[in-house]
Amino acid sequence: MTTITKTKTYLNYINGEWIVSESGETAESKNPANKDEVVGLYQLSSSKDFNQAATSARKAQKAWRKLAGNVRGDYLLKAAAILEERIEDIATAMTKEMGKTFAEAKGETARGVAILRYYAGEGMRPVGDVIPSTDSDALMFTTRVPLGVVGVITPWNFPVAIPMWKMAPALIYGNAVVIKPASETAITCAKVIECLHDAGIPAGVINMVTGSGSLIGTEMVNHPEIDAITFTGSNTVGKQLAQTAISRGIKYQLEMGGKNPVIVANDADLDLAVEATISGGLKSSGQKCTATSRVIVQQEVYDQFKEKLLEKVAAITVGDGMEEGTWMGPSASENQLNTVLSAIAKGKSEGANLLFGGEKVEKEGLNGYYVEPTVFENVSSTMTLAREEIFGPVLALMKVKTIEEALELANDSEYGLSASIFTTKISNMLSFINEMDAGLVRINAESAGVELQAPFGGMKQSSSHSREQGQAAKEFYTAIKTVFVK
Ligand SMILES: NC(=O)C1=CN([C@@H]2O[C@H](COP(=O)(O)OP(=O)(O)OC[C@H]3O[C@@H](n4cnc5c(N)ncnc54)[C@H](O)[C@@H]3O)[C@@H](O)[C@H]2O)C=CC1
Ligand SMILES: O=C(O)CCC(=O)C(=O)O
Repeated sequence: MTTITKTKTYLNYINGEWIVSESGETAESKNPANKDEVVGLYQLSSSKDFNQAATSARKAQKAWRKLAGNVRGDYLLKAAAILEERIEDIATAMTKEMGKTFAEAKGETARGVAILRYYAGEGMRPVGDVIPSTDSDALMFTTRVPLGVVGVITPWNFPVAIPMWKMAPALIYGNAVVIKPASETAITCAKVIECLHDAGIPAGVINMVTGSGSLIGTEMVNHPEIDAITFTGSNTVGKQLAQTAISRGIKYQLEMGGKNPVIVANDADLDLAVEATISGGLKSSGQKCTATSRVIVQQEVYDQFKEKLLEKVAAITVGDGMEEGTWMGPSASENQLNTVLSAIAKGKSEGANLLFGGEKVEKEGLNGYYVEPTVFENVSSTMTLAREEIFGPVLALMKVKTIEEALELANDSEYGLSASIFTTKISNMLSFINEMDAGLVRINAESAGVELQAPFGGMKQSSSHSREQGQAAKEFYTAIKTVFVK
């Protein structure tokens, strides 16, 4: 018997309704673990679709901002409960669209639930201060007001957590949202939006328009109904968006690349350092902006560390993230695979020494964009391997004599997102905390792994110097108003 399965078509979400794009065009979201599998179809939207979404958001925001914070919070709590019920389904969509393992996808979806709950509580927390006035008959205080309509542009590498850590604070502080998710994970995003819809959030408060980044993203940042833009993705696109946002005088926030170092000091617990380097560098196939990519090791422990690292890397199982026993899935797309392979080729041609991996994984039964976990040594700070974000499972080992040298090398990057050190010496820890130019510094812990209740963002070229998540989100999604009453 032949089974015919119809590919599901996912729609835009505008003004509380699921609607087809007026372009009449769709595109396929494909499984990077299996090139022949179409996960679903999403809308290739037009400017008209976007305009409809932005206009609906503007209208809906007027009533949404007037609701008491706890009422907005109740909607987020309902959405959290629904998302929690659907963890398996949403995590399956995530793994199938971008390749991370099912366990990681479930963990990320659970993080989405926690983010919604955290920001639901924000609806009842203080937003301002009373400031003594020089006029003894007056009362002076600050309050906060929403920005209006926030445009949200998200990448494919955290298709639940990133949309959630942008949308949940936007919503709780009284903004309406139009989101344009990455095309690679448009279906996962549609499933997340379904949870918000089923929680009864009023029509128009959230809108989702899928399609080309250059078309919809450009439309978004230029649209008069968009009051602020929050973006996570590549530096090139982030900086383009920022220029338009500045010229329009709207608020913007960018989270971009990283070239994150781990320093392994000669007094480190080497087993712990190896575990964390592998987890931080290779989980999700290295496709995290917080992924460890430069491994800076003191010479006394270099050989021992290298031996332990290579032994563990050799044991990594690469395969379909839906299969039990897979530790590392494919790259998210053919483009991403090619970027990784070209970085590896550059590494070889620039004279780095390939210790492990470096090739596509061609195994019977695998039909996706798989690349081996890869380790280089003799990487100098001028090589591309040490300078450019690869977004792949590639580690570059660098040997140093002293901690001072390690810190200098760690800081020799245009990026400054996250960094970690493995050491048992307090003086090393303190030097690292004080001197490392990164927004997130982690001691005896991997470079990746962001906690939703703490500020997250980078220094240098890694961000627009703003912070997301935790209480920091309030700074972006609201404007302060100083009130003087007499
Ligand atoms: N910081 C991070 O977490 C991320 C970093 N990246 C970096 O970027 C590289 C390329 O990945 P891509 O997916 O191509 O990133 P990208 O920056 O092109 O895509 C991110 C988002 O921006 C949208 N976009 C694309 N062009 C746009 C434009 N002209 N105007 C407005 N929005 C636009 C995309 O549709 C997507 O929603 C990766 O290899 C990695 O190095 C990518 C994704 C996430
Ligand atoms: O490390 C994490 O948990 C978050 C990483 C992240 O924000 C990103 O890759 O875009």
